[in-house]
Amino acid sequence: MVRVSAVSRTYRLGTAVFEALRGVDLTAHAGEFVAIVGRSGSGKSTLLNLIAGIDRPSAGSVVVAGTDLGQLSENRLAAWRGRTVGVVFQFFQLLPTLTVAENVMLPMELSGGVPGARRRPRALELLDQVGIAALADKLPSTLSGGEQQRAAIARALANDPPVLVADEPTGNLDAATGDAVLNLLEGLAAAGTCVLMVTHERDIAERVPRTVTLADGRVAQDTEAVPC
Ligand SMILES: Nc1ncnc2c1ncn2[C@@H]1O[C@H](COP(=O)(O)OP(=O)(O)OP(=O)(O)O)[C@@H](O)[C@H]1O
Repeated sequence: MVRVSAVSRTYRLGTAVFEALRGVDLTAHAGEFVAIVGRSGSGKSTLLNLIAGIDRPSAGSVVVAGTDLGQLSENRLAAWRGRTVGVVFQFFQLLPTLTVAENVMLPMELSGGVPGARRRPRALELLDQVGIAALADKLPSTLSGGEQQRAAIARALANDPPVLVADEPTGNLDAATGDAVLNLLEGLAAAGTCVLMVTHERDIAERVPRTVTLADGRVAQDTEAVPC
């Protein structure tokens, strides 16, 4: 479902060149739940952004759900992203002036992938799936952090993406709420979604079946790697 091959990402700051990722290989399948861990600055978010098509590599290839992202123009990449990858952030990033249900409907409208009459029913189904259907018509600011993250996960699932990437989704939540969000992500993987999650929380990473550790822009350890 996700194949990252020999990927590097270089940032140029004036004359200085900084390599955030250096020759990363990573494959993840449908139904797999992968935690990406490593010290601050090791390249975790950079890698996730490349898989989500938010950013492009300086070298190497990223193939997601059979599409080589390097072959897509900016416009096609944006359209592809909306349909194929759900993204969850640490600080939820819900639009404050839209209700929870409207936030979940927005990606359906942008992609055009869900007919108009189906959007609200689908949003309500997704909100039910994440346990907050009763909050559908509230504004995000009236929800707790855990409820906002559930809403953000429902929004990420709006177009039924085969891949979900989550950057520190529990980083802004207390332990019990973080646990509940992790349960949700586990359930999605069990239902066939390929879930890739960046986390710096050891107890969260320990619950995930596979852990990929980045160090200085390289894969230092992959608990699934087959020994030679
Ligand atoms: N737009 C950018 N311009 C220049 N350098 C950048 C840019 N984005 C990231 N970097 C650098 O690339 C390196 C990797 O950043 P990245 O955000 O991927 O790390 P991370 O492992 O997710 O860190 P953290 O755990 O602190 O979020 C860091 O040294 C960062 O400063």
